[in-house]
Amino acid sequence: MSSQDLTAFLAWAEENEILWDKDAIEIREGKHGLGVYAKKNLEAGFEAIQVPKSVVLSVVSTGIANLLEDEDIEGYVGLTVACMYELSRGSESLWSAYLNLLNNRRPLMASDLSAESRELMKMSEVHGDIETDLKDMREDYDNIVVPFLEKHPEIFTADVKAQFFSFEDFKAMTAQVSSRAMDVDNYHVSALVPFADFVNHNSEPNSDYLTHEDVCDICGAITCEHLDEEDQDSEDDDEEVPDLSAEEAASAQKKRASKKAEDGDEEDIETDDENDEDWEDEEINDTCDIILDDDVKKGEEITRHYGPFPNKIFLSKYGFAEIDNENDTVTVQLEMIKKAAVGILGDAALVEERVQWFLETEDQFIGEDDEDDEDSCCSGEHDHDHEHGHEHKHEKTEEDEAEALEKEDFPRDIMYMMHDGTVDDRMLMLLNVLFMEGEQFAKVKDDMEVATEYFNDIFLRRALEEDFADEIAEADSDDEEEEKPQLKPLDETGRKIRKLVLEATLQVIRLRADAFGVSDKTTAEEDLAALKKANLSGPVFYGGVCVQGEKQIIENGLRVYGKFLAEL
Ligand SMILES: C[S@@+](CC[C@H](N)C(=O)[O-])C[C@H]1O[C@@H](n2cnc3c(N)ncnc32)[C@H](O)[C@@H]1O
Repeated sequence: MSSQDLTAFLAWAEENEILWDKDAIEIREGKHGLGVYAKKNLEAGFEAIQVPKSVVLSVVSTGIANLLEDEDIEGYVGLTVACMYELSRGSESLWSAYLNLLNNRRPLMASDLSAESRELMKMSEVHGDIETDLKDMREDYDNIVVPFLEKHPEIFTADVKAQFFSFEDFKAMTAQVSSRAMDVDNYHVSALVPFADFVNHNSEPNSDYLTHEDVCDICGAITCEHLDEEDQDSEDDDEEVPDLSAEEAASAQKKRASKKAEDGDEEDIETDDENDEDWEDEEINDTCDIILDDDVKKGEEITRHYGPFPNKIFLSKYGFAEIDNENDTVTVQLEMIKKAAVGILGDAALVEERVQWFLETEDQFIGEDDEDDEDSCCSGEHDHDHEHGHEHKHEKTEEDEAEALEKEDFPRDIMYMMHDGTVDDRMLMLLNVLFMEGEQFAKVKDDMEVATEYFNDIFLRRALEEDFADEIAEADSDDEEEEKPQLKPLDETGRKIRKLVLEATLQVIRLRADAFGVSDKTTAEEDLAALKKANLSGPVFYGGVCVQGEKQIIENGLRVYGKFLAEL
């Protein structure tokens, strides 16, 4: 990157009304590429950056918004093609200064590494994720991008395609989009937010990214004539909320998109409507903001948290991973649990019957909140393609909701070990179902109340065991009358089941370690010390962090469950 690129970007940012105090913060090179730094002591609450949504680069603000919409190209592919198109327009594009800066400093991702370097990550789940990313990218390019380009030869001429739209160009822009896109709102969905996207990640951040997410999905405004109409219509009990015609919606969207792309001038947007409605004023303040959570000293970096991702997602999405990442996980295949259970019980038919019952019934035991947590698209346990945004583009019917739920369903055959080595609720429940006595299983099967009580007891025991007791006590501390949770001592049957559950858990963890060739010749701590000494950098180093982190989780699990078993 030349310093002229940054200077040109800053001039562009100023022209386009991105707000920052030049005496207070600056963008400069740091240990993670460009970052945002304090030039003087700043206090918590300080609004460091305000980016008007008129300069957000998204599938609806690009000059080819209508073409992408016609072809139903959305999600990361849509945004990547939009960015490639804007880059190909050179100085004609609203975003040329911004894209020039990015183009000359492409982030190095794990998918850029040679197959040989990627092999080094085989002991981590990230290896499979990266191979999948590469395969998906190729398929998306061949099956979506190429046909789209061919459909519009007047825009994507042979020269333009050769210069800007090769597979390598697509891969490079995918890296930018994957590592920079931020959730904006239900209109822009996931988009590039110039300037705010120079804030690097920290697990203990000092700032937060805030924006108004709930906007009109037709025109993107916080309040507008479409929402007014909707409000008006919803007041009428007998009538359904009428959809604006597709034409009307498209024209509103086009009008706004082209306004943003051409001039980004809020005043012009207001003069489009003859009626002087109050919604027009509010639109002006619709920005994407970086606001300090803590005081920041002169010279310190302003950072935010990118999300509670495990390392495999961090590496494939952003090209880095965190040492001792508290959101890291290790996945366990259902097959491993079945194998361990059959090994202990010697009855494959019983194991199969109980697994099937569990899979068919488990949703009834998971409260709605838990379900939201587990399935929430941004909780990290999924591919980083945030395609879900398009669900917000129209009024949802019940059918849509059901379809969306089905689509976002989590993989039933995968369970998780957490950073501290403990297994997730699903695995704990399943193991108890597998090892409970036949009589107990019959009762649980027959009566949901019995089942719920049984599992509640298991979770409470686990919570207390894992030192969550303090948390529970704190939550109750306002109410002195309330009793602290008490556990019934385990009877002989209870102890026998618990022993089997703990033994099976340890076996599953060992099976998982073997499946990825995780060796116990060295400890995870020793591996980390060796990794730090190895003088590696970029995705190769971070791939090593993924491998080491997963080994640490496995070690933690063996220690925790080994201890519980010994104490039984
Ligand atoms: C949204 S951009 C942030 C700005 C970026 N540093 C730049 O030079 O444009 C995200 C990228 O910054 C880098 N990055 C951010 N936080 C990091 C961290 N904590 N450790 C390592 N790299 C980081 C990674 O390359 C990541 O893909």
